[in-house]
Amino acid sequence: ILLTSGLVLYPLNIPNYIACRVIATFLCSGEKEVDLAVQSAKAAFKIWRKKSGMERSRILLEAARIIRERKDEIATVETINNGKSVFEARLDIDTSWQCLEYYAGLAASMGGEHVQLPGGSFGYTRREPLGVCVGIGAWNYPFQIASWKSAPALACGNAMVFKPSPFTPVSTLLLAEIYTEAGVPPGLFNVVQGGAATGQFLCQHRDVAKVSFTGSVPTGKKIMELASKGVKPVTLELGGKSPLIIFSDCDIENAVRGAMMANFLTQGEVCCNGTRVFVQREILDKFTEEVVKQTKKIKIGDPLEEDTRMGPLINRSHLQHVLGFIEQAKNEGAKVLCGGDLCVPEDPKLKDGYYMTPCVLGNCKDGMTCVKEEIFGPVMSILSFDTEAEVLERANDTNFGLAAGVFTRDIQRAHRVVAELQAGVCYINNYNVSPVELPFGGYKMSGFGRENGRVTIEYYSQLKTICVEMGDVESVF
Ligand SMILES: NC(=O)C1=CN([C@@H]2O[C@H](COP(=O)(O)OP(=O)(O)OC[C@H]3O[C@@H](n4cnc5c(N)ncnc54)[C@H](O)[C@@H]3O)[C@@H](O)[C@H]2O)C=CC1
Ligand SMILES: NCCCC(=O)O
Repeated sequence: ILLTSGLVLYPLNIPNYIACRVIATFLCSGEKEVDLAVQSAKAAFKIWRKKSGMERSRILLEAARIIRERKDEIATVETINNGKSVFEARLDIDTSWQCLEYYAGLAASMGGEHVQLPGGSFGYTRREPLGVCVGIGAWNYPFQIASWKSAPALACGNAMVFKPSPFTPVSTLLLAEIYTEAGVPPGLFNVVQGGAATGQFLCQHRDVAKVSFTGSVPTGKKIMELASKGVKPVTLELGGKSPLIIFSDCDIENAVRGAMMANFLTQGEVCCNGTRVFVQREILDKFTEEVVKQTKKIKIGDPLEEDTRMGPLINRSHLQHVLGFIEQAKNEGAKVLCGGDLCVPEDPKLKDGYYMTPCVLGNCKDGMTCVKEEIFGPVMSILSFDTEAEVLERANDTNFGLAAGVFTRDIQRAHRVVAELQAGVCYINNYNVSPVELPFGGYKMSGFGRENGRVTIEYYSQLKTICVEMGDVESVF
């Protein structure tokens, strides 16, 4: 299945169901391979940067069309790659081709401005690409992350070398294959495989102009430090511990659905999840009862089956890490209202899978570890509150600032509350929808820079100012 626009190493034997077994073996790219990938991207950049926006747009639209056409196949590979349900993987593939279409639409209208100066002189600006950009991805949305980074990068005239997480190396190769088929110059979108060392080689490379990273806060700090040595701009999409505030005047059915969306997509392994669910005391019991009822109904199993809604976690150590948080929560006084256990599906082929039952924790308090730290698993913590002022202060009392949500029927309160929330992405009466037209990114330690939306053009381009003299030079000497 693999044919790419640049340098890759080939996986072996992809099976057609999910079990705990090796699905692909890769060699990690070392310094030499990283250099080859960057050099081939650099050569492609020389061709690509000269193309008009319309020409780039046409190729991106063709790539979007191919992704749409191959959606089911890519979603199946993503499910095998990551473990998320195929139902959800298809939604990821949708936001991927939509992202390419969106930036194809912007490519042709990118430009600078003309400014009149005294005496007939004038100036103008050109919006120019940066060069070879690096994308480094996390394992939770492999194909989507690669698309969200490469689409704006390529639309602006850049080349990209992308490194997926070593836990999910496969699906990004399909994106490279599709870009090639759509007509990008060979090497424009290169994939290298590997872990931290490969990532470091990329960030340090002298011919790399920018790094866009999605992953954890500790790695984000290291990448920022490496990039700073070459004064390279970075985009950091990091972790979160986002609040979801449910006021008693909300539509409770929608609020319950919102809380489920905020916590259990992709086995809870989502950076913007609203895992601190603050519920106004008057509706705490009713809300909790309904959330627990819905959580117990989530179908866990083979993620390739159409009705499965929760697959296995990414790997054994992460599963143990998540279960460890639940143990600690119990020790600190939280009450497990449902789930939180290892789960062995009945299907014998799944018996070694990294499954757990989705968990709702009640009686949570602000100081508990489960409320303070990112768990990155299917664990919802419910907290009660009384007043708007109180909940705002508690919601903002975190070093993270990726997302936040509010459910209320009071439109004035909704806008007043989101204006005070310290988060880059806020939802009113919904959660975890990702329209590509809207910017996505964090405040505080959740990172900076944005993906999606018009603004991302600014993160993948630079402005050149040209000052044109129409008269004589008036020298001060
Ligand atoms: N804000 C956002 O959009 C998202 C944030 N995340 C965050 O990512 C974390 C989970 O993802 P992980 O893959 O475990 O994160 P991670 O930080 O361990 O790894 C992310 C990527 O960085 C690479 N890497 C690791 N060390 C590196 C180094 N020293 N230099 C260069 N590259 C290096 C890894 O190989 C991987 O490709 C969670 O904290 C989550 O919140 C995940 C998805 C989206
Ligand atoms: N679809 C939202 C992406 C969030 C994440 O990458 O974790």
